[in-house]
This record gives sequence, C-alpha cells and structure tokens, in this order.
Amino acid sequence: MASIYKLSISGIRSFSDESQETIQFGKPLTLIVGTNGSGKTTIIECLRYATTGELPPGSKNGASFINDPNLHSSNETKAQVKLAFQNVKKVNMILSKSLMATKNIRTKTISFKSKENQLMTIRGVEKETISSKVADMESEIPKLLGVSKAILNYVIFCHQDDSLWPISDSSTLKKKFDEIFDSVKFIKILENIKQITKELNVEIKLINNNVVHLKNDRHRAHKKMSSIEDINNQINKFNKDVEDISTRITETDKELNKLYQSNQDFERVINVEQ
Ligand SMILES: Nc1ncnc2c1ncn2[C@@H]1O[C@H](COP(=O)(O)OP(=O)(O)OP(=O)(O)O)[C@@H](O)[C@H]1O
Repeated sequence: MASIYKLSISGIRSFSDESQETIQFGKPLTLIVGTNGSGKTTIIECLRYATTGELPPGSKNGASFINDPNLHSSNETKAQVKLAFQNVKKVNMILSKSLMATKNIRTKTISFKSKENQLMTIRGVEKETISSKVADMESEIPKLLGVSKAILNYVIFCHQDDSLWPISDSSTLKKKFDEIFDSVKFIKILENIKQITKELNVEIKLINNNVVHLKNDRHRAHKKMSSIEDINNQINKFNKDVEDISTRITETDKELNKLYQSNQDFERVINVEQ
C-alpha cells in the first residue's frame, strides 16, 4: 500500500510564499485540528491538487488558490506544493508542483499559471527526476499511489464544498459512481468480451465444419487402406501361386529329363541288339 508522509506548502491560500510550511503525517492516522481559517481545508486542497491536478472549486481557475499577490508588494506569487510519498512498490518519491499568480496592474485581475512539475524517485543514494514536460503527472501519480483519480477526488481528498455529492441528483450521482467504479472501462471490457466471444464462436463453427470434413476424409482413408490391404493380399496369393507353378514346372522338367534319359537308354539297347 502507498503512503503519503510529508506535505510542504508555500504561497498557497494564506500560506506565505516566503516560507515553506511542512506537515508530517503520522501512521496510522493524522488528525488536523485548528481554528477557523487556520488552513485545514488548504492542506486537503493541496493534497488533492498534488495527487490529481484538480484545482479547488470556486478558485477562479486557480487564481484564488495561490496566495493573493495583493497581500504583498510584489505583483506575483510563486507557489509550490511538495509531496513526499511511498509508491505502491514502497519506493520513496517527491513530487514538486510549482504555480504562479500574476497581478495585472492595469485591470487588477489575477492570472494563474501552472509551471513545470517534477517527480523525483529516490532509491538509496540514487535520485532520478522526471519532468511534466516528458510525463503526464496527472495520470501517473494516481497509478503510483494505487488509487484512481476519481477516488482521490471524490472520496479521499474530497473538497468540503463538493462533499454533498452523495446526496445530489441521480444523474450527478450516477456520473460520480461511473467515474469511481470506472464503469466506462468496465462497459468497454464487456463490449470487448462480447466481440471476442462472437469472433471465437465463428472460429468454433469453422473448426466444427473442418472436423466434419476431416471425419469424412478419415473414413475415406480407412476404406482406401482396407482396399489396399485386399490388393496386397491378392498380390501375395498370386505370388504364392506363381511360386507353386514354377515348383511344379521344375518338377515336370525333372520328370521329362528322366523320361528322356530312359528313352535314350532304351534306344541304345535296341541298337546293340540289332
Ligand atoms: N488567495 C488567498 N490568499 C490569501 N489568503 C487566502 C486566499 N484564499 C483564502 N485565504 C485565506 O486562507 C484561509 C483559508 O483557510 P482554510 O479554509 O484552509 O481554513 P480552515 O482551517 O479549513 O477553516 P474552516 O475551519 O473555517 O473550514 C482563510 O483565512 C482565507 O481568508
């Protein structure tokens, strides 16, 4: 299981940009207690922003999330949220997200800018940093924590202004539950399974047809084999007959020779007597 062990805030809401406030989370539980306006919600907002990239509701696209530049002499506030955590594989990581609010002196409006984010992986003495320029942090961090973005957003770090969603109207409720349970993915998986089953059924039909053909072929082959066996038997019989006949011819030849010999003997005797 992943765990978050430290959060540093600088330049967010009432947290000054001149210092960095750090909160260390205890195990198994950390209770955040403080007077009204002391920054409890800000801590949850920072945790949510760090893990999901979501800005607080009603924060004027982030402009009022950053420490108001009107509160100090400079026209801009450089803010930073740092999160130290252990990912699901127990690897220590530090995420740094930098933001900036700039005051337009003429219009007096404040604009918000999210700057480059960095994720450092610490393995012993080895440190490796990747930037948001090359990685999609918003989808990477929930994966590293082993929790979906929807659960981080609507359950674990649910903003107090959004906390009534479980008693909202049915369509909003359905939308939230669909996101939490990743129903879209589930529906897609079901559709994929249906498609795969359809394709497999076609393949099974083809295989079954082939089996029928192959059975016929086997039957024909057996028939052919037995007729070949019959022919072989006949050939063997014929060979044996030929052998018998040649034996008999040899014997007849011998008989004839004998007869011829005795005939000659007889002729010789007759000639001598004459
Ligand atoms: N952009 C800003 N710049 C400076 N200060 C701000 C800014 N936005 C809000 N604040 C101040 O930050 C504080 C907000 O604190 P936060 O809401 O985190 O406190 P809280 O402890 O959750 O309070 P509560 O118990 O009333 O919910 C308030 O005092 C508010 O006036």
